[in-house]
Amino acid sequence: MKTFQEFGLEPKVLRAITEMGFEESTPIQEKTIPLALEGRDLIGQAQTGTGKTAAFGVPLVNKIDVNEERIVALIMCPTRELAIQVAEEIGKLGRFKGTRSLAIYGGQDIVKQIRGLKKKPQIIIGTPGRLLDHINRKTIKLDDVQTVILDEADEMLDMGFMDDITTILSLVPQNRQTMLFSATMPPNIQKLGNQFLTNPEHVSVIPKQVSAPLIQQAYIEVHEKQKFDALSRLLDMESPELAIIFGRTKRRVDELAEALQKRGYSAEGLHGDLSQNQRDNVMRKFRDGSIDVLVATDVAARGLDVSGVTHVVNFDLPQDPESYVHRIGRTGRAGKEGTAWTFVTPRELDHLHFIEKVTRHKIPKKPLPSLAEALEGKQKVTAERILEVLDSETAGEFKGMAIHLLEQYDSVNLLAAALKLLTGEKKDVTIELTPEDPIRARKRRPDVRDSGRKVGGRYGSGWGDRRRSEGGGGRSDYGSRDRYPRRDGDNRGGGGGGYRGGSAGGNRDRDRDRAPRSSEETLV
Ligand SMILES: Nc1ncnc2c1ncn2[C@@H]1O[C@H](COP(=O)(O)OP(=O)(O)OP(=O)(O)O)[C@@H](O)[C@H]1O
Ligand SMILES: [Mg+2]
Repeated sequence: MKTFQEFGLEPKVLRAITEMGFEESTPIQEKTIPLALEGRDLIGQAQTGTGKTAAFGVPLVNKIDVNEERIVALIMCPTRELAIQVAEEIGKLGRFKGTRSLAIYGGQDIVKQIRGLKKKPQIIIGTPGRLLDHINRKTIKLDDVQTVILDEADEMLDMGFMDDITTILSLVPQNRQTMLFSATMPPNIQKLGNQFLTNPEHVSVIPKQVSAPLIQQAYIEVHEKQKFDALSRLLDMESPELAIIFGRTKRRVDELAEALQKRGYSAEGLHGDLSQNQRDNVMRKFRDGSIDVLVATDVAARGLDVSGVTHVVNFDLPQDPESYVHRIGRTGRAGKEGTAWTFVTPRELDHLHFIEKVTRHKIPKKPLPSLAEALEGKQKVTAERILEVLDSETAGEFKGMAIHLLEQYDSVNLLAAALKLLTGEKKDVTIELTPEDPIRARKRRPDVRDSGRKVGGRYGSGWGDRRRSEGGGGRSDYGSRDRYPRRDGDNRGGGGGGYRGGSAGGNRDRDRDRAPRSSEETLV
């Protein structure tokens, strides 16, 4: 791999990269940075956790003129959490050079954002809904934008942001540089590419399988009613450093987070109906390790980079193969290993096989861990905790009592009692989750938008072809409108953050949570 020195970057940008701990470029960075520096339009595809953010961030920050007082670059992201995270990385990259960047997303106080805009940022990182609100209020002007980046471009389409993106891009000068990035490039992305990019270079560093190679994947066949016990056993058996559990609906996430708390796990939920303050708090706690289980809808499936996530659990099978790839990609990032389990009910096995085919990866079946395995896992953690104290030699003041006890009792019995006490017993609470309908492979209707179009080849390693030929479960069963009901007007201005008045709250970018698959399913 190339070092960053070889790209001819400015010393201040290089220094920032070094401070971030990056030594060599990743494959996607090696391929896209030189092209992006040349000003080429790009479609970049690489596995989750392989540094796509810096792949566009480095050349972008390098080319910004710090004396510029206008917005010259725009990065669009599908969710608020991702916009915040990308803004942070751009901020780090531009730290020594002194570039100014600002995150603009729904749910945050718009007045605060306007104050930020007065500081004349050169780079805006935003979610489409709130960006449009600012454009309408004339607090953001795009006339001078020279670079546009769509991170997770396919997801923004899937969420029904096409119209918003079209509107936004119609306000950006034509002779700009445009780049799209994602780990997945489903067929409909071509539409975006054709419409918004000029003679783009397709850069794909996806080898045989689309999911990241460092993730140990497995599925466990369970009945809906066994899922919660299966989850607790897995958590006990493996004691993840940090884990993300994906549920299908907001209701599911709420119930699951509460159930885990009742059983004594340190868990919280994340979904689009929480206020932005709540969302920020949950993410902060997860990032700093004050909670170790994040239960989330697909709002957390894309792009989020939290170091130390060792496990991902698909408590409910995802609807799309893309969602599977992105969800499990929250672990196994930046060269680290990770584990991903997927719960599959017997009726969902077909859909699992569909996901396997599209992602070109056979997911091995694992048995449900036994109670004994779960207990053993927990005991191991307790033992490790004891040994850590032993190593740190901080238990001096307990020695007197230890000697005293050892004079009277058997050492094995004593230690076993201490282990039992420290391991703790599962709180005895009955958990009843509202059952979710199984996800099943569906017949795809012929998709007029896709017909006659060439996909595959250099375009995403045949992923698109595959999907189409499988004839099941693809996303065009539903117009994006049906699946992700747009809530224009609904909730606008809500979501906390102190924004008052006007019709421009922009809560559309909260809608990442899965839309109902059946009329009975509640999404509230
Ligand atoms: N050259 C590098 N060397 C070491 N670490 C890197 C390098 N580039 C990026 N990283 C780190 O790798 C992690 C993943 O990067 P990033 O979030 O950009 O991945 P991604 O490809 O966008 O993944 P996703 O598809 O999930 O969005 C981050 O923590 C980032 O700091
Ligand atoms: Mg990313």
